[in-house]
Amino acid sequence: MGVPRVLSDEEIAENLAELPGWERKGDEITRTYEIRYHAAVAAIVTIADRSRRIQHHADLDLRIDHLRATVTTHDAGHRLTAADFDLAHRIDAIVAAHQALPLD
Ligand SMILES: C[C@H](O)[C@H](O)[C@H]1CNC2=NC(N)=NC(=O)C2=N1
Repeated sequence: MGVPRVLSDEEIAENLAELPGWERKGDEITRTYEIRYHAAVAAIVTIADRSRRIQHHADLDLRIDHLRATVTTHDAGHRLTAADFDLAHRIDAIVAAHQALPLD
């Protein structure tokens, strides 16, 4: 498969412009979502399932009322690639769906 192409600073900025809430921190992108703990656990299961299928995984940090997702490409030497932005969009959609779920 080869090493994925590392994005330039300009490409990273362009991609980030399509991802409100995400920010660049060095060679990672990260977003913190406000989401209740139980809903976040469900979101994490869905994110894990999707990650397995696309073979791209985020670091996920769950706290009491928020979830932080951090993404970089290990196979590119911990640099940012198109796969990171694809995953970020997927995580946004999954978290939004779980934030919208009514509480029991
Ligand atoms: C073999 C497997 O496809 C690789 O190890 C995948 C798995 N998930 C991954 N996730 C992330 N974030 N970066 C990678 O380079 C990566 N590589």
